[in-house]
Amino acid sequence: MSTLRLGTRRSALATTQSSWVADRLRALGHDVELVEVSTEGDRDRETPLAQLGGTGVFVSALREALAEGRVDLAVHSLKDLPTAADPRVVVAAVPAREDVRDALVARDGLTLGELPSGATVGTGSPRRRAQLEALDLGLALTDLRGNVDTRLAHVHEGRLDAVVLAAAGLRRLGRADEVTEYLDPLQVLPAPGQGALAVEVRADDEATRAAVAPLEDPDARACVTAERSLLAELEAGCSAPVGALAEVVEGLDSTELSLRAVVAAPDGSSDLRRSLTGDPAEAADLGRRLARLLLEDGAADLMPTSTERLVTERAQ
Ligand SMILES: NCc1[nH]cc(CCC(=O)O)c1CC(=O)O
Repeated sequence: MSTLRLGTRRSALATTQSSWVADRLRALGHDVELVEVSTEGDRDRETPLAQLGGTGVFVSALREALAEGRVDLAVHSLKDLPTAADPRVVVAAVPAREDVRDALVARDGLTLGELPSGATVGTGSPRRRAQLEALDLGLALTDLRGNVDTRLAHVHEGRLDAVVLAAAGLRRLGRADEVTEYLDPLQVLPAPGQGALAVEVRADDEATRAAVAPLEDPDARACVTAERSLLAELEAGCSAPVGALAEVVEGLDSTELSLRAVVAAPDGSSDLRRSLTGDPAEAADLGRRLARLLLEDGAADLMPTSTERLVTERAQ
């Protein structure tokens, strides 16, 4: 059997995720070789991610390597995949999902509620920032970029009181023991796709597609399909931060897909939360319906207009 070349970024999280997929493929009898692919987001650690084109910068270099035939498969954090489809590749498997929640790592074992007013909390994510602001705890949120290790060091070296990260990344890196509070999705909804992986292959590569198919987890696929179709539909009509979480639940006489979402004003001054339940087989439709409900209820108005922004900027 030919060797499967798995393209991976160099970061600790990317290599851990790629090795996990490689090990599962090896257990199925395949030969797998990891091939390092460097991305602009890895080379440039200073420029704010939004300016580099968002988390999509991590994805495009891997997709290029796939499309050009330098690698046969790539493992992405599903939440970093842009919602726009790339016709050259397909997500051939969504494996079982890790912990979906955001996690707080604070000094002295503190929880969110125990942090004093004015405590400095680092996060680079507008979604986390907006939802944390909405809790009205008087926290001083500061922008933060960099890999998981760098972000945790800000707390351990005393530069920040706390940071908020994805629990999944911490667990995969074996650093879950540093979490001081798992944030309840009732307070902070995760990013669409958080905690899930996407295994991508070339659209015309039937052999690799068949090789990775056993890694598929149908429940995880249904959940992320609903969350991402919600995000895609919202992106068309509104640019405010979005959190979303789908769960497969046992209904009275059938299995149901329960989806909840939040659209928040970036400064946390207001937010809109809605939920819907549907058929897991119609996950994409459920996501679109919930997005339309949010838009009908004013999701687009949560983004300040450019004039309002100007006024606030001048006032500062
Ligand atoms: N945006 C970066 C990113 N992409 C995936 C993860 C963690 C793993 C995951 O969410 O699946 C992280 C770090 C973080 O958000 O703390």
